[in-house]
Amino acid sequence: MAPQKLLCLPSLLLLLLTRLLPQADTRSFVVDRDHDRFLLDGAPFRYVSGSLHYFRVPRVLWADRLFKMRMSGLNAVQFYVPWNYHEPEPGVYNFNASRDLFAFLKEATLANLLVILRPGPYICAEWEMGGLPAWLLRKPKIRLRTSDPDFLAAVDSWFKVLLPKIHPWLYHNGGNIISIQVENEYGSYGACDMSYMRHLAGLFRALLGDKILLFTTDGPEGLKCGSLQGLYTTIDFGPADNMTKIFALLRKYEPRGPLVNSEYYTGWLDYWGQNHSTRSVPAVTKGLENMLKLGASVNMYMFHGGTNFGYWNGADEKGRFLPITTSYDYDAPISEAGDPTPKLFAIRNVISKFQEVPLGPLPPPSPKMMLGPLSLHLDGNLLAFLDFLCPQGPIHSILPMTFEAVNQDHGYMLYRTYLIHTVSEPAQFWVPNNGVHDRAYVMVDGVFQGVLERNMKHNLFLTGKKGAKLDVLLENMGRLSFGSNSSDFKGLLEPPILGQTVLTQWLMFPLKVDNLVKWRFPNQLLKSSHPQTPSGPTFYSTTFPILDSGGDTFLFLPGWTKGQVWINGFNLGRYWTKRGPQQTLYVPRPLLFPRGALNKITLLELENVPLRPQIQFLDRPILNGTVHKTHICSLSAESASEPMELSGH
Ligand SMILES: CCCCNC(=S)N1C[C@H](O)[C@@H](O)[C@@H](O)[C@H]1CO
Repeated sequence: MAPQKLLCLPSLLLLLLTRLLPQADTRSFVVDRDHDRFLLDGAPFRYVSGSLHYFRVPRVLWADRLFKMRMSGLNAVQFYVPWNYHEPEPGVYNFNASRDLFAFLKEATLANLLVILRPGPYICAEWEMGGLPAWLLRKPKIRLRTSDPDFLAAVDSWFKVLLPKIHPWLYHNGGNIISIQVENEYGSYGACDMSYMRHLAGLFRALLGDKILLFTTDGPEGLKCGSLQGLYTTIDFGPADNMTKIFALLRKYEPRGPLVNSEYYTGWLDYWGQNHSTRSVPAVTKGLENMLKLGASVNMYMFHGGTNFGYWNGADEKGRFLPITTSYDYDAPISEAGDPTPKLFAIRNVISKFQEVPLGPLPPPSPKMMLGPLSLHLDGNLLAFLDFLCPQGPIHSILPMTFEAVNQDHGYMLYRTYLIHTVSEPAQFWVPNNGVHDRAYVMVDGVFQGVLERNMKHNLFLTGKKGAKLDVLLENMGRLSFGSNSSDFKGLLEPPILGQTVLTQWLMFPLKVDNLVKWRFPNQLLKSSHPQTPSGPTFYSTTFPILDSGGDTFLFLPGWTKGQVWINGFNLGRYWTKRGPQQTLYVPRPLLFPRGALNKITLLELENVPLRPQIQFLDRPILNGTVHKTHICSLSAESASEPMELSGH
């Protein structure tokens, strides 16, 4: 065929295709109020979706998890966008590597999954400060999640960066985002500031146009203050809730249109010191089937939970401060290690009664690896590395300053003062108004004295000579992600009291522990420090090769108390073996170097190490270990009232 004939063929083909394939200008996702359903490109559509948080999964594993979700019969994936994950400092943005939201959107497209996006600005999610950046609290009087001008200015600045990037990904623009949530369960917050919600709705419309479906999500008790005219109202509830009653309540806000449960709980979150949470397969599948029979669109929260790596876990306030565990397994259909569970197959079976599920098997569980026991060597007490941990030197203040006041968002800060007179008889050391946020490891002249803990442990008894160094290492256990209208400042919120003396003249050392571990691996500093007796905050480390091709594994720290772990410089998260219920930390195989290379593991043990400082890697997780029930002490340090046993979850 002559070249010019050849040339015209593709254009003919193209012309034909453009007639067949939906084009950006004919792509649509709308609410059909006449028939109580969604329409996708004009055809009736119901989404069966699952939540997966890209910020809890290493990027290299995104495709695997999304593929498994598609093979489970889902046609959509729902996820939040944590503001604090992408704007670490005001005006500084990070969309790289495992924070590349747009790479995740592309992976969802490749997995043939539509997207339900929830950019907040507040997201809850058991995530640090519910996704809000801690630097907002550098204005201590800011009123979060309200029309406070300082808060709105920061929100506007963030969304003016994020939402224009989202715009091309909207379904009618050729992307895969079919709907976008405004705020998150605002009705549960209590501020009920409708000018704030109207501001957000206006901002989303201005930056995303008028075609995209905007919606809200609230629990049954939150619909009044969480819903807003012009935003489609959806609800969330779990298997044990009364679906008929709750959907009837929803109909008061959305008399017509599809019923939507935006968070159908397939499991639940875990707190340190509380029993491991599960939801039974029959309960989850029964509720799902009942909703699908009604024609409702459902998003299962979580379908894959993942992990709170680093310092990213949040906390709840239910009578007291309850930090979320490092594992966000959530007893979800896909386990933290990415393995299909019986719950997944049961859900897939239910979905198959209502719509096509992809043929073919789910991938088998990933290979798992056991290693060890491995002995760790002592690198030195944390105080031995102070120059490297705080190279810029301490900040001096008469009264202690918060993490936020010294621009330290996460992790640890050392507070130091000197005794102005000798304390020869044990004197009570405490911080008024429950002012330890959240755990304090106390040392006198480098000797570990014990721990103070928010809500839990309010006093210690100390002695010391005049001029002795009193060091208080403060651990930020993660800011409240739910349950409080007040800002969760971290650090020593009040000057501590020793005996009858209010301690003043403090040095604050914001600690860059991750930098030390990453760049000046502690055991390279041994020459410059002589490990003292291993008590209190202390670094341990070792190196190890993996055997053959290796696999996912679960770090087990028998006999260790509480601390932080890094593998090859990656902050794996917190461990709290003594308190439980989580006893192992998930170690994804991609974090480990292949056979022949040496891997490095570093622990910062905050309290006490086992007689034999060993660790193991198991081939299975332990998430429901014995819980060392945490007792709640009276708030006033003086009274020694009998602690109350905390009820289970
Ligand atoms: C103990 C209640 C914690 C509040 N959170 C609730 S109800 N949830 C709703 C919230 O929207 C979601 O982000 C998650 O936080 C989920 C619990 O996993």
